[in-house]
Amino acid sequence: MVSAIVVRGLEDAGLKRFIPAFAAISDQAFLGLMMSDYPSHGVVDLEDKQKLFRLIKSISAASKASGEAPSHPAVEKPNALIDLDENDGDLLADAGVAFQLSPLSNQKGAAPPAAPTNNQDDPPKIRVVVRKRPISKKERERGDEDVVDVLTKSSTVVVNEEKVKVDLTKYVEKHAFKFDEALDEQVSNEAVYQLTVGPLVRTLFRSGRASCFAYGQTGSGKTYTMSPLPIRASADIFTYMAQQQYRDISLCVSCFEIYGNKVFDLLNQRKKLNILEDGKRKVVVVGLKEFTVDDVEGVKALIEESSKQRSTGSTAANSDSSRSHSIMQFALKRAAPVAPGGFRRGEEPPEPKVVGKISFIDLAGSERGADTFDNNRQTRLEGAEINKSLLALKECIRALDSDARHVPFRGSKLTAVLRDSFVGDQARTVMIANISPCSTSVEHTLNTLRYADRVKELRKDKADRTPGGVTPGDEAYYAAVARAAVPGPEPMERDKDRFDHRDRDRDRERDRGPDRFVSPPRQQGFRMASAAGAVSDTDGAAAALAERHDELMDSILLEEENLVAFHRAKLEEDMETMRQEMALLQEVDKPGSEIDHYVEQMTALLNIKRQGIQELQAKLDAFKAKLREEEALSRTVHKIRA
Ligand SMILES: Nc1ncnc2c1ncn2[C@@H]1O[C@H](COP(=O)(O)OP(=O)(O)OP(=O)(O)O)[C@@H](O)[C@H]1O
Repeated sequence: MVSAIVVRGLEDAGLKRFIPAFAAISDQAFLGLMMSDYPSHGVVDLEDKQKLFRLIKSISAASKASGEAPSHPAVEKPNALIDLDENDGDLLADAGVAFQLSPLSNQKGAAPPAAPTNNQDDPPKIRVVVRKRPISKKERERGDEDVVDVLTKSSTVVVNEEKVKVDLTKYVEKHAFKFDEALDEQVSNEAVYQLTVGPLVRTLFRSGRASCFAYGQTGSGKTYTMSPLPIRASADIFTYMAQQQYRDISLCVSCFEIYGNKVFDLLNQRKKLNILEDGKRKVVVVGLKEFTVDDVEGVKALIEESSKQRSTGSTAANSDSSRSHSIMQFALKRAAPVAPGGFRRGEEPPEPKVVGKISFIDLAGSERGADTFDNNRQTRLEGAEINKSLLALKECIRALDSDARHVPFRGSKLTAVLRDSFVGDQARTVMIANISPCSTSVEHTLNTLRYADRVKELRKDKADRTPGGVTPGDEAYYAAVARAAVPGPEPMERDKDRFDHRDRDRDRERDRGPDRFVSPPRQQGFRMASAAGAVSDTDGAAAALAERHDELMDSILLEEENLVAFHRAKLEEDMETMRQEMALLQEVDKPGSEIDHYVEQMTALLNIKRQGIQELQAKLDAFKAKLREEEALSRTVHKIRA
């Protein structure tokens, strides 16, 4: 029979009604229960399962800490905030033992290394991997050709772009790029895992933060690549967690989507979430729902649920999953051990500590960032936000790689919520750039490769960038072509510690050039201009207007948020004014009330209301003027470029 401590724990966790169901089992059996066992004890509701899971973990932690029989457990706190900054344990250091990962099949043949006991075997801070998807039957049938060669041995991707000379003869221009890994269409998802997220799982157990991004145009294979990764990672995580010393660790899963500049919970009916920064400049996602899981099936179920909720959103007007970033987060939490003797009834249980965190990010289609001129306003605004977030993301990763003191995570909502993935010595990032093989997608493929190349440009280890014996056709040649294809200052010349605004501005300038997420006509315009060695008046005017348009979009996105926040605050003020009016009415109805007082008070309240309306109207008018200006600018740029 379970002990009195367990019974009290069940009571405090709001699970009193299940006490009879556990009466017949021992404490040991109770602590060994898996989530799949819960239904046989009558615990079927998801919330109850979560409570029971937390309770078992807490009792295990408490008894482990005291080395005795179970002491009083901690209970779940409803609506807890995600603490994006808390991360101060070191699980492997605590354990002092090396762990074997689960046996894995690896297409490249390399066995997964055992978990390290010191920091020397840590994966690099940034890894950039390119994956080419196969050409489909449909694409072949409509005349598309595979124009991308992947040289896996030298991790080089070569894009064969067909071009036409002035005399109308055709020729092929080769663009080559070298990355940490270049994966062709034969590479399995398991191999992708081993080369990307697998090593990050160990980082996670070293109280690290990690993130894995899938970048690329719509249809390039981002979701195909990204969706198996959390499932596969969870299998390794549970292998670690099965170790005795990790019995007090639990895996918490959350999933949300950033659409435009709004954040939605993908595990809670797409509820809109607010992002707040507290007094200590910590970013918190308020009200994000988290689920504790204890097996791979649980993770799969949550992934299914989140993709269902994501696609439900896609059927709404103007909504499209390729225009949103979806983020799945795994947080490893250690239940806070309770002092022997437990804590008093009614006392706040200590919060579990976040000791490791990994984010899986399926980014919006990169070409969506170019939806800025020839679409309706909503699409233009969404495009501008995507553009802004992808640029900000690149800046953050580059800052991380160069050990910069300033990481510009405030540049967008995406980077703001991922802030904790970018800071600290233990932060590790993998970017998987997905590309299509098709001739019709060459522009987008080149944009993706240029973006990925910029991400790793500041890498300290520049060995792979040294020109070797360059002969056309060999791999060093391709690497040299790749370098030549990327204009700009030599990476080594940059001062690594000074990623300041000048750096960012210079990057922005370059991003306005051919590598920006531009639609083909616009890019062509730039190309022709630079090939001629000078920018024509028309191109110059279009570029100046496009710049003004960018600024305007930035300020519209910011002001939209401010306007809505102001409106909300005014509404609360109105409600307070209404309460005072009601009180006044009650007062004036009483026998012997002073009408002068009523008149005076009502005049003051009406003034407050009038002032509020005027302020809101002024803000609305200013916002409307910006929208009108943006509309006109966007039409003008579109016409000039057409
Ligand atoms: N490596 C691959 N092997 C086989 N099929 C693939 C591979 N990558 C992608 N595909 C297939 O290509 C199609 C497009 O892939 P996917 O939906 O993952 O693209 P996406 O970039 O996520 O697009 P979206 O932005 O619209 O979500 C899918 O049918 C997918 O099954």
